[in-house]
Amino acid sequence: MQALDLLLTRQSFNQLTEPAPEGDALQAILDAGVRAPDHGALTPWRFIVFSEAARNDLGEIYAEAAEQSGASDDKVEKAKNMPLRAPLVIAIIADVKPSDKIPRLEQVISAGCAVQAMQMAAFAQGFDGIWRTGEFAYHPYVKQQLKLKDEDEIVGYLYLGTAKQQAPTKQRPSAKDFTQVW
Ligand SMILES: Cc1cc2nc3c(=O)[nH]c(=O)nc-3n(C[C@H](O)[C@H](O)[C@H](O)COP(=O)(O)O)c2cc1C
Repeated sequence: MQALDLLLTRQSFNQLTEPAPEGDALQAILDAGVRAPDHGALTPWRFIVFSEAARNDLGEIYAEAAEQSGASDDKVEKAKNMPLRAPLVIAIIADVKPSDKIPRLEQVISAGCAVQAMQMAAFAQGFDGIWRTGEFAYHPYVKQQLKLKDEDEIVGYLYLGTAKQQAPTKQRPSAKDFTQVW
């Protein structure tokens, strides 16, 4: 796929099944993540790969977090199953580094760019996926279990796999509507 075609056709899809990227394909996705723009070369990111049974561990963490928040049994069960919505989930963490020069915001943006790059790398290799956050990206118990420092953020959970059916092509707004030529 040509680079510009990738940029102009990338879209998310949430109906995902096997196969997930693995081996070299997964490595290329992770390598694309660490090519994100990075002011000061701080590498302000950390990736946790949850595939196959490991997704259940993430589901347990979500369920425990939901319980701590006083969620109903139904919601706890739903939380437990969330990571099973794709065969592969990658948590992308902004691993914020101490710096006098590079603000925390820029480091979180870099980690966000890593998510985008990883989704692009998956899409370029014929996989589909969706960047999700939701309450379990912000829940203190989840952050503790994934060993975040106080200043870190879970910027996303990238759900990856193969589209269950052909994803419909989305209509996009015109860039003209958002652009002013000064
Ligand atoms: C930071 C961030 C968090 C998101 N969280 C969710 C989410 O929790 N659930 C969801 O369905 N979409 C979420 N989205 C949106 C999807 O990733 C996706 O961008 C959206 O469905 C539009 O599809 P598109 O990427 O094809 O434009 C999030 C996007 C971003 C950038």
